[in-house]
Amino acid sequence: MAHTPAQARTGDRPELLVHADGDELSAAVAARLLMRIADVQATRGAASVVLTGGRTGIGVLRQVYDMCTHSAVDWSRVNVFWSDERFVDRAHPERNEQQAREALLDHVPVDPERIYAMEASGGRFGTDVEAAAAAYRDILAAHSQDAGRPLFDVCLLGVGEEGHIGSLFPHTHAAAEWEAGAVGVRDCPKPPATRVTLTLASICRADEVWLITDGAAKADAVATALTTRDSQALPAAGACGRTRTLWFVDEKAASRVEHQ
Ligand SMILES: O=C(O)[C@H](O)[C@@H](O)[C@H](O)[C@H](O)COP(=O)(O)O
Repeated sequence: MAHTPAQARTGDRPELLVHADGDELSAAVAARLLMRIADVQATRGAASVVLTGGRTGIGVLRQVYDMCTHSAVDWSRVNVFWSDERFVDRAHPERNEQQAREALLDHVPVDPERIYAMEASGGRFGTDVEAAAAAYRDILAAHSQDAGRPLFDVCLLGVGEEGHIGSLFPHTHAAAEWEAGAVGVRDCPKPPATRVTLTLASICRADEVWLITDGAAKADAVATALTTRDSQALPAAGACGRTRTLWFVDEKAASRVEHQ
């Protein structure tokens, strides 16, 4: 079962948005993200966004940067979180925070106090990834508002060929965690092996979850995620926003979805 909501959520019905190719896809996601942030800011003041790692997630951030000059987004009122982090040194090029900074965050006037990066290896917890995950749980708890409000406004997620999201891989403890909002991962099949990740418990507290992927290699994961609720076998299937779950894919990634 994907999760146990107290009541039916509209986000339990994923919507599929198919674009011609990866470039069109990331441009569409970037434009929509800028609009969504501006809309949230207009009604609630600040917006909270979860960034993700990988080619697709960072590609979207580059597009956001290219497009943001004329947007209504007030960067000083954007709270930035991460779906997961590679537990490497802070300046390591593989670190998701580092890549997001290079692609976008270093070039827009984000309030440094609102950048909620996951701890790096060699930082205040040394190599203790569990302590780093616990520190992120504290950040999430401090950011939590009343139960009626979502934890995040938009949660971006890339998708792996076997259906992983963040650092939640099929048939792992992390993917089965529905209590703690963030956990450490030590044996991640995608290098680097040690990571910190949000769990489905916190991802599903987003108002909108946006899964973004392209290419034929992702076609099976996309088709299966849209037809199963088994988040242990396919973690992406468990990622549902409270209000919306949007799958942004290109034609190749959508090629095995029936009744598009
Ligand atoms: O840090 C990471 O590696 C990610 O957060 C991971 O979950 C990524 O989003 C997917 O593996 C998709 O990656 P691609 O977009 O490169 O396929």
